[in-house]
Amino acid sequence: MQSAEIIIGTRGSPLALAQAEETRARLSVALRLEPEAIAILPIRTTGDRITDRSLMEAGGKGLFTKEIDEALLSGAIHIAVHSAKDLPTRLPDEIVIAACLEREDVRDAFLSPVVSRLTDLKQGAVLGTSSLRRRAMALSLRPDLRIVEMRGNVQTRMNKLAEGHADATLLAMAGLKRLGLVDHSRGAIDIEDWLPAAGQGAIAIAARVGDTATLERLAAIDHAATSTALAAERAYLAVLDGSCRTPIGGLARIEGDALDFRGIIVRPDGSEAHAVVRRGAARDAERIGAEAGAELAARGGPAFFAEA
Ligand SMILES: NCc1[nH]cc(CCC(=O)O)c1CC(=O)O
Repeated sequence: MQSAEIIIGTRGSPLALAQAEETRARLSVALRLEPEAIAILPIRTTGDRITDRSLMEAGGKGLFTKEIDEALLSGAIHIAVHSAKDLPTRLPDEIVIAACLEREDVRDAFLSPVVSRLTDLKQGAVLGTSSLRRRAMALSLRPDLRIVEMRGNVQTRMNKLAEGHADATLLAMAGLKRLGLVDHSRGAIDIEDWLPAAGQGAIAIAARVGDTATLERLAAIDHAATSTALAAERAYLAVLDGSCRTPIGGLARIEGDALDFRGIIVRPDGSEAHAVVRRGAARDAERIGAEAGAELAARGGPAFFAEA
């Protein structure tokens, strides 16, 4: 570790480590460094320790980044690698997303030992998920489903499904692909029917604002279209997310100079949803995302968010 030129901090889950390895491989090619010159330091976060739901909700997504942020700020690591969708809407002032790797499949995957599609589940079947968004979107399609909590990392949730805790679950295709587990899924759910979480499938790489040497190195591996899409999605989330725990889906897609944004907010019980579609120039990514968020906030009205 002492001899490493660059130290990457990450959570310790198999998916997090796979993402850190991908980042290391990209950096070593772009900077012509031996892979050994780049170390990976797994960091246990408060969120990894807390399994109690209420505590998790009290601290929100920040619990999964707190210790990693501290390591960045203290200089113990140079780079932090995150699943973009797990990043809180606001980062500490001294920390920036400096680069993204090319986005993986953005869609959610359907997993079930009994049927091949969500809509084929039998009346009253049990869907395991702890995601507010997946729960609400599933209930909007199938109000009869029974939802049970399904926590833990990707492998843990797949084990729980195999053990019969639920008839089906939903996971990000991106995680399954990065872990080589895509064969365990029944396939991806179409974007037209089902939006992912903001940031899903993207790996966000953070660094300290003042660490110009690291920022320059990270610029060398940035996938511009992914960073642009993420900027739109995070601007959208920032408008919607501050005050509420509403199930939110959002996806920006870049085609050349154009950006196509889709967003949805859903009541937790699936009984009501508002969707938005916007197109514009990719250079206006943040404005388009923020305007889509503002449109949904206005359409939902205060009552929509208060109940969530
Ligand atoms: N909240 C856990 C989490 N964070 C990122 C991913 C998947 C990988 C990604 O979206 O990039 C997952 C697991 C899942 O939702 O199935």
